[in-house]
Amino acid sequence: MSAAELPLTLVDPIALPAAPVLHVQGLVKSFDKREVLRGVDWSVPAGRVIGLLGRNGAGKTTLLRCLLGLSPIDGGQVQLLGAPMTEPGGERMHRIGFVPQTFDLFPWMKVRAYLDFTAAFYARWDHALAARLLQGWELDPKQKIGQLSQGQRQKLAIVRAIAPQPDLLVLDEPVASLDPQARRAFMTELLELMRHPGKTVIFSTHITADLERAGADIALLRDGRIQFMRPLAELRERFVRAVLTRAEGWAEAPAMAGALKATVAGSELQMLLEDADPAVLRALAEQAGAELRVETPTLEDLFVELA
Ligand SMILES: Nc1ncnc2c1ncn2[C@@H]1O[C@H](COP(=O)(O)OP(=O)(O)OP(=O)(O)O)[C@@H](O)[C@H]1O
Repeated sequence: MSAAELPLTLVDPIALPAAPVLHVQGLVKSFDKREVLRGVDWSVPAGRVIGLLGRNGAGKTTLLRCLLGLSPIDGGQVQLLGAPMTEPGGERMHRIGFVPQTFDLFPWMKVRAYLDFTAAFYARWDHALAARLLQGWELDPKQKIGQLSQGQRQKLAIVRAIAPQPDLLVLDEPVASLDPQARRAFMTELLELMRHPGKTVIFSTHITADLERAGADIALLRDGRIQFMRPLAELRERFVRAVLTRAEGWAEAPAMAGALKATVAGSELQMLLEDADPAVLRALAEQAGAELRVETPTLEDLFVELA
């Protein structure tokens, strides 16, 4: 079964309590008549870390930019912090931090001058935090932005987004250029920020280990829609991989309720199952004369299978 044929049980843009931080309905966005977002429905409650997953080109950057009003939308509605995104909202925008995928603003400005300039726009700018991060991440305040490496620019973009103490922090692949130490330090800062009640973080990434570390809720963007958003622990509970082995191999995968994907390799049949009944699985193995092994897939495994 291909990913595009996944059963409808997974197509579950979840409904959440009133007044979410972000509420999206029927968001449509095309480039040159090619629909990238095909009616995104998505609600994000306050106080969560959300990992936005999707394959290259799935539309993660496009979605994040549309949500923040940085890219015009072709249809649908976006409510951000309780008001339509299209409404002017200077104060509201102060409560949002954004780390874009690429950061090439003000190459002639020095790091310190850039941060001082930016701080002036924010009532809640945390100077001590900015200074600590600059020092901890070894950013030279006197260096020009244009002379920073890609990773250093990403660090600066993160400092710039976190220092105003945003209520909603949106990050588009924030760790792509960071070395492992910086990635860890970044995740620590993120979790620190989340200790304050009501803060929400949405970040797109391909590094599933970071999402596991943050105990994030996982939102999967595929085929132009959010297919589901679930806490990681729930994903772990609900999905299993059953491996059935028998000497004569498998002509085809047997039918099984909850099977999302089946792969045959020699004597082994691997099935990714949602809400599998262990008794039914054991009966299937017995009937087929196969040995049964049940594994918990990692988030990366799940992503590879579902995205
Ligand atoms: N300005 C643009 N003009 C035309 N097409 C665009 C533009 N921006 C994005 N696209 C297309 O929209 C699709 C989604 O791109 P997007 O960058 O949102 O994907 P993504 O999920 O962030 O990918 P990645 O994981 O590789 O960063 C791609 O097919 C891309 O070519």
